[in-house]
Amino acid sequence: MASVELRNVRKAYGSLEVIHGVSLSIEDGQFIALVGPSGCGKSTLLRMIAGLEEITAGDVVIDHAVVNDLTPRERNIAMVFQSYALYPHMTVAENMGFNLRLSGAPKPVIAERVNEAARMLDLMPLLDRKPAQLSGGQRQRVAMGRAIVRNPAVFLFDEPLSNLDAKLRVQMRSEIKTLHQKVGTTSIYVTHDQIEAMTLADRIVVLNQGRMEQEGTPMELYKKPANLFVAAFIGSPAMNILDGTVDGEGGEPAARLSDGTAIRIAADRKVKRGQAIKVGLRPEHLSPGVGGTVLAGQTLLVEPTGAQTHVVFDLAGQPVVAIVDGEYPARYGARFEANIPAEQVHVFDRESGVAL
Ligand SMILES: Nc1ncnc2c1ncn2[C@@H]1O[C@H](COP(=O)(O)OP(=O)(O)OP(=O)(O)O)[C@@H](O)[C@H]1O
Repeated sequence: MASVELRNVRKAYGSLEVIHGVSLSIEDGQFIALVGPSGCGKSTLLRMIAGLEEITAGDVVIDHAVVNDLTPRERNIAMVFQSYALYPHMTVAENMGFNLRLSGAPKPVIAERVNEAARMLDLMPLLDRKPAQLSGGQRQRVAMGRAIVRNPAVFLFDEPLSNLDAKLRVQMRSEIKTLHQKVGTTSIYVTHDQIEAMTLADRIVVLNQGRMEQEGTPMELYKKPANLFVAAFIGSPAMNILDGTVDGEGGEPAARLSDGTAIRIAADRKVKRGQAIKVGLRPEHLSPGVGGTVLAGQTLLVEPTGAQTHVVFDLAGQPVVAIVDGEYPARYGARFEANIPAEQVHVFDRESGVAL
């Protein structure tokens, strides 16, 4: 196991810079998720850590040593891709032991390590099969087994679950988490799926256009997004975002919407009267009858999901999503009322997008 550090890492393709100086420190044994929309530079960053992509400037440090000039093999990392990259003519056991065989490990050692990983991943009954005789989830598990067998200092995952169907993705997600809890190897996991990042990681790094927007624990990012980008990215369904203006006196500030609705905001928010803001309301914090500001409007859409129902209602001319109990009698066209406590109302400067 090892710590990983990025020191002002940059990447340019010709004159086009795609990573603009990222610094990050990952402790030994931590599980970090790099998240962000398509094209933000997640894979490029991961490939630079792996040694598959040259670093234009800055340092990658693994276990306190600068590894910029080391080959991927010399970095002692294992990478798990979305395309499993298994050899079709080899059995599961041969695939898993392949790297050890290349490095000249003795046969009994290979067999022992393969068996140990196979037990951990429930692959024992499949060791003699070829990849074509496996399901997608089983193939992904073999790809992980191949990584574990090498006993690397760091695991790098590049969207490993994106080729699986929704149900299997959830199952494999739990398996990866359980595995990390058992083995404890430092892991860096790239995904565009914020739920995967939230459920798996100790810490999340949100990237946007080659820059770090914020990093912190999943709950820090959820509760205190530093700006509108992170606020909109973390949370599902996404946070409702409306235009407003700061109103109210002294200790009782409020956000006034275009239709005159005033939403109380917490007194410790650094807002100025008259300031143009964006108001952020998480769907799960809009609950009927819990106190705080009452928000009301016509119901535009009702989507039951079982335990909960998503209600879309009109607020100041904008559709706003609220999550209510599945038993709640929501009805299309009816008036819907929800409350939001002041401390759950997020406010951002409208121009800069910075949280206030
Ligand atoms: N060989 C290349 N030459 C020029 N630009 C590149 C090259 N490879 C990647 N890029 C650009 O670098 C940026 C980051 O790409 P990267 O693949 O790291 O994004 P990503 O966040 O992993 O996206 P995705 O989720 O779609 O895989 C993109 O704008 C991409 O177009």
